[in-house]
Amino acid sequence: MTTVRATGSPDDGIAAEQAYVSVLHRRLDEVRARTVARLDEALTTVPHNPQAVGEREAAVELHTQRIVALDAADSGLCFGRLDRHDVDVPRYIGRIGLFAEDGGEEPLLVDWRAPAAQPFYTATPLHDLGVRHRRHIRTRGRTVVGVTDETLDLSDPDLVQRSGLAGESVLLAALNANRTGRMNDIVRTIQAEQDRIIRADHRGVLVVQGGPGTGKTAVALHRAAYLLYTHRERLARSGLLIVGPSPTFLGYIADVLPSLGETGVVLTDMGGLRPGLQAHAAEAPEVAEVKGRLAMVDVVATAVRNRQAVLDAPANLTVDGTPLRFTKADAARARSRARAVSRLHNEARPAFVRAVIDLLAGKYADKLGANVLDGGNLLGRGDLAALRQEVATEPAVHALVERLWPRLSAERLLRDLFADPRRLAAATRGWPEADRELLLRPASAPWTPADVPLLEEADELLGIDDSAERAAARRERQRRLRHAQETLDLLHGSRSTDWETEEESEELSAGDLLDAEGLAERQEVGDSRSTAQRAAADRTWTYGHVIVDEAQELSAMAWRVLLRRCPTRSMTLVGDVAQTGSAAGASSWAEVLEPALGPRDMRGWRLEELTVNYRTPAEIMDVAADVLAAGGAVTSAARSVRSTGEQPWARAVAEEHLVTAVAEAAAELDREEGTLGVIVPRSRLAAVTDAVRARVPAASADGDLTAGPVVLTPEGSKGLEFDSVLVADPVGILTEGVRGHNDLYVALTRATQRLGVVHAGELPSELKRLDPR
Ligand SMILES: Nc1ncnc2c1ncn2[C@@H]1O[C@H](COP(=O)(O)OP(=O)(O)OP(=O)(O)O)[C@@H](O)[C@H]1O
Repeated sequence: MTTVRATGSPDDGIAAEQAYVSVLHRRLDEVRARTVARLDEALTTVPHNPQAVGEREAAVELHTQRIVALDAADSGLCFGRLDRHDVDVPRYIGRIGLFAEDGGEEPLLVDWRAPAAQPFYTATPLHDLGVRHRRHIRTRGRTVVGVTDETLDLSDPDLVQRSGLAGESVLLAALNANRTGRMNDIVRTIQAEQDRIIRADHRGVLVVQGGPGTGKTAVALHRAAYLLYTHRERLARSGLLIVGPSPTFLGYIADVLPSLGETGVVLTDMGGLRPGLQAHAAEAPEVAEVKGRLAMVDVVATAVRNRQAVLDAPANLTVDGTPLRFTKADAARARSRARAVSRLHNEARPAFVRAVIDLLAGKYADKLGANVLDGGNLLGRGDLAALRQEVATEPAVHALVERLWPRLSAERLLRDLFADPRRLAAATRGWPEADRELLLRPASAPWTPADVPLLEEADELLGIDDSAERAAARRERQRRLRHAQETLDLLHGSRSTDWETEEESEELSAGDLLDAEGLAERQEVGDSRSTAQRAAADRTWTYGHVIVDEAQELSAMAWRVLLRRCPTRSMTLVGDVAQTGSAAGASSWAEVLEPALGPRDMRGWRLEELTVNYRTPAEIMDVAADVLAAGGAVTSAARSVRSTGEQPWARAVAEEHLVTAVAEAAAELDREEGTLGVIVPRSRLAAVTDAVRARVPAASADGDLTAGPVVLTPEGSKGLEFDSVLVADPVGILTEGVRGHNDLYVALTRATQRLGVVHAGELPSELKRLDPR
């Protein structure tokens, strides 16, 4: 319980703080001007060798990032001040750290992520952490427009018991503000329970469970910024990955990290995780569920093995007019030789090709030798090599290899598997027919998010036959070595051997310092892409930390991929098992995490909870809690931090008028301030979208939440929020979803201000609190 009182005249505070904030901005300008000058210098340096090119790129990247962070800090640079018991100098808290030119002991401004800033978020009268007084400073541009004071001194007679929220009035002002369709940072008003999670140890898997609106997404993003600040060097090398539920969600959160001065993270949803692929097609939830089962590991493995075929009947080939017979036993022998070499399919293919060529060349030699010498074979080594060459270039041999051990991409493997009932049956022996049928689809079907873990799994088993690339790289290296040697020879040749002076004889030439190897290495062009760019383009990249939002939705197969991407298990998973919509998702954290990570708290994973709902007003949360309970949830809904006095309502209409009535209600709500989300069962998405767009032309067509009202399914609305929410056909949502009550719960809790429901027929009893309209 925090104890708060307003102190002093706010105007005194504003004037005093304005003077200090102006000093901070002047300092920010100086630091920025210096960094810009350094960037200019780096850009105008002409690098004379490849190593210098790399150094220049690194300097340019460093200064650019610093300038981006300084620019981002300009707005709301300083937002807090702490006065401490035994120190006279106040401590100012802001978006970045700033030191005076002469580098005084106390920084001019402490970065909110630094340990010294933590009491701003966590000090209470009972645990004041040395703080006697906390001030929240509000600015517009560079102007201080308000201050809010809290005293934490228990002996102060003016103390008033309040809500337990730090900076309550500042927090409530932020929560009541209209939304823009883009998430904001919460750096000024992080609450103590959130701060604890943001700063938690980076090691191990941290699961953050919290009801709707408890700030899980906000906390996850601020944790990313905190980790990048605290472990900058390590994460600059290894990268940080954030996985969210949908591209719309990624657009919604895209501004938060840049506003905190951090840009070097990879943000993706499961559909975008595989480099070069956008797998965003929709599919039935029951199909996604089957694809998400761990049993698919065996299916993919069997599918790969089944492509290492044997023959049904001997193959007859002709090499340069000589008929050769490749028997079933030959095929089996070649296959076992290749399987003995490596477990990865494509990497073992050259061994298979060698085995086939050996067998055929042997047969070819026998025939030719026999033809020449009536039984005895006197072909020499050179002849045999020539025969192997002939066999190797024979198109019929290539066709045979392609049939028996094809070079496979993950995409080809899965396309062929899902489009061919026989292949599918062979890879899913023992499966119920109904499950198998769910996987069947045409080869031309577009990729879906649930395909991504399967493609990744396939890649793990297929590997890459990069023998051609490696041979090319070897040749290129030889060429560079030769070139380097020629360069050194030239340098040596041009050096006079008749030393004029002693000094001259002691001058070192390039040839003395470098050998050809070293020079060749220096000529290799460095990779100038940032860590995030390199990580996003590399499916084998392992990240220093992985953050997953709406983690409850992930299937067992998706977990497998993400854990592979983070072998150190430094992960933050945020979600709410009461909001799980997908059949493949989690109904308890232990259920999903134990198989992969072992038991909770036994070095496997640890759980933290968030308990306060900052988004949804109490009036709406009461309705949502009934829906949650009716769905049989074991968790309770989070406590709302505020109420609006506005009662959520329900409008009953005839079924044939439902779509038009929804469009009409959307138009009404659109006249209110702020954003509007219309949430509908999947089966009504197209019809309602058309009707709303006809009635409200500004309605967004592409999920851009800043453009105007959007129409979404409950699944598509995950993680988002709107000032007004209109739910259409709640019974449709309840019955269509695999976990219908969870879907309706998600839909209702997207509202920050007001909620309306339009329905045909009886209103379900769990919505009885809604005011009829
Ligand atoms: N400490 C805070 N100060 C200001 N705003 C906050 C704070 N915590 C959360 N919020 C705001 O509350 C809203 C809900 O936060 P967020 O989306 O992170 O919740 P969530 O737990 O991820 O919700 P859901 O599970 O429903 O998607 C956001 O607008 C966020 O900015």
